[in-house]
Amino acid sequence: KKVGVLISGSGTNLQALIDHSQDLRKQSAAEIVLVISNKPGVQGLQRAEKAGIATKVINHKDFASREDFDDAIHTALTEAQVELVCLAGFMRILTGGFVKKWNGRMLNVHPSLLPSFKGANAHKLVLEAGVPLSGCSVHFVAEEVDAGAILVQECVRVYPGDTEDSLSERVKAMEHRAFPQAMELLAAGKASLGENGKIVWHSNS
Ligand SMILES: Nc1nc2ccc(CNc3ccc(C(=O)NCCCC(=O)O)cc3)cc2c(=O)[nH]1
Ligand SMILES: N[C@@H]1O[C@H](COP(=O)(O)O)[C@@H](O)[C@H]1O
Repeated sequence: KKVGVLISGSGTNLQALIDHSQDLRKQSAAEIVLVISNKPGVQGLQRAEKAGIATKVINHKDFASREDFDDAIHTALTEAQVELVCLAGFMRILTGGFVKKWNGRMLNVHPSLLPSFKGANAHKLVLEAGVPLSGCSVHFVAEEVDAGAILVQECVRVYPGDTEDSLSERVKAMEHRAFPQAMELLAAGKASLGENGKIVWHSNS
């Protein structure tokens, strides 16, 4: 399956997806064919170029509306014959129209154990809540932010004295395991999004 990855920054999750898909021993069903960033000059673009993957910068500031921006992304993905989309640190909210077009074919990694701690500052909320466990969640993207069906989760301990930096570093190590696993499940047809919005597991694949 041809995969498109949307990024906004450092791209360590993108790197994990690239390493997985290009590891010949893994015989991955996923082939990353395009990386799109909404921000120019980010490290994720260099990671893609180094891996020989096509890149595009589609800057949301160049568009009059969210819909126009999302349409430009949809066009680029379609032209590259992308079949699955991974949001890897992509920090723009996508419109309902775009999400509908990619329903069941778009994954995001969120740095908490959803449904707890949704939103853009998950680690801060985790530390404020004083919970002993956190982790990451790879979920299908639904119109409601961070609310789609969860495909893979990995957990980590939260330690006294943890900061957002120390926690995010520990969680990211798990993201780099969980996201490639989820992408493979979807690309290989082992799991899919059911009509009722729940995960369907396919035994014969
Ligand atoms: N419709 C839909 N789209 C998404 C876009 C990105 C992400 C990644 N996680 C994200 C979760 C939250 C944010 C956020 O609140 N950013 C500040 C506002 C930025 C802006 O104005 O756009 C961004 C990405 C998830 C979703 C999702 O679950 N559903
Ligand atoms: N969505 C969140 O944004 C961060 C992206 O990091 P990177 O993949 O760009 O290094 C990750 O922590 C991910 O959970």
